[in-house]
Amino acid sequence: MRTLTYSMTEIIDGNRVAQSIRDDLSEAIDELEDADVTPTLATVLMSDDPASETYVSMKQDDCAEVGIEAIDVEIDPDAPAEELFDEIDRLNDDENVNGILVQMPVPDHVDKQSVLRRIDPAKDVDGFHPENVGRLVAGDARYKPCTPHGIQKLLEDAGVDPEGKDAVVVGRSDIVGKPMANLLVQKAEGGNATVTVCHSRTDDLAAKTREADIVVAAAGVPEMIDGDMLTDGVTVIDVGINRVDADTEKGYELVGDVDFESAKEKANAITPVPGGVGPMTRAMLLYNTVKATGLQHNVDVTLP
Ligand SMILES: Nc1nc2c(c(=O)[nH]1)N[C@@H](CN(C=O)c1ccc(C(=O)N[C@@H](CCC(=O)O)C(=O)O)cc1)CN2
Repeated sequence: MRTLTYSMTEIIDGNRVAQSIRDDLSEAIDELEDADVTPTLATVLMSDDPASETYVSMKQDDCAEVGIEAIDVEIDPDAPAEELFDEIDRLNDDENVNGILVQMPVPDHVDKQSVLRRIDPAKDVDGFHPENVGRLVAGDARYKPCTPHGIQKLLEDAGVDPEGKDAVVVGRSDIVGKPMANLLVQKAEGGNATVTVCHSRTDDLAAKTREADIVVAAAGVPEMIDGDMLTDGVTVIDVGINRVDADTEKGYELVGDVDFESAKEKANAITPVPGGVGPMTRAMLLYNTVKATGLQHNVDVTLP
């Protein structure tokens, strides 16, 4: 059941949509089990950042829930980069491993591009390897990056078709902004929008966001977009998950890139933080892992 506020703004419930994706993946996982294959994801964490540790632990729990085998690899953040590369090589060579995810960000002394290039593109369930990025841009995606793919699913669930709409993506990261813009502009279902990508050097951001039918906020700046920057009836997707100090049990609270209360007054639909995009990022990782397993074993799996 969708939640509606008094002003009829739809609060898009990412936890509900993610749960339905996890439930719907069971058919594909059964098909793989019938072929004697258990999908297996290796998560690699080279960080002691508490948020990264939380995300990896949640990913492991999600795998357990749906019947994906999870391998948990942890590397000392102070270790030389070679240790991470050797681990990736070992996972690439392991026939039982279908998907490899290196949690980002990696430490400063590790070159991120070298990490992404090292992962076997067939096992790159994040979709960050240049081969997979190229395929996405060419309109022949193998693994869509999890956050933008999850956002496409949220828009679909909310009945928002980007076709013909003006979409503004705020942020140009490799993980969210760039692939999101690409997916929204693609000549394909969930795309066909007119897309503007804004970033830290954009002149008069508010003028751009006010023109938008869909705003995807992925700049990593707490509450940088408020209701004054939006037009009535806009759909707002908030990708920001910022930990800000607060007088709570954990000592922080999670805040999006959007000022939820003022933006809700303008929006026809909006994602909350937490409980919006985050759970979808994790659900689409499971999706990509199941897809990877099917491709590697020539099993034609039924994906949601
Ligand atoms: N290798 C990758 N690294 C990172 C990715 C990625 O897609 N692949 N994305 C982000 C972070 N991220 C995934 O790892 C991620 C962020 C948030 C959530 C999530 O479930 N958030 C919850 C709140 C969780 C909490 O209590 O802190 C929510 O929004 O409801 C999952 C995954 C950077 N790195």
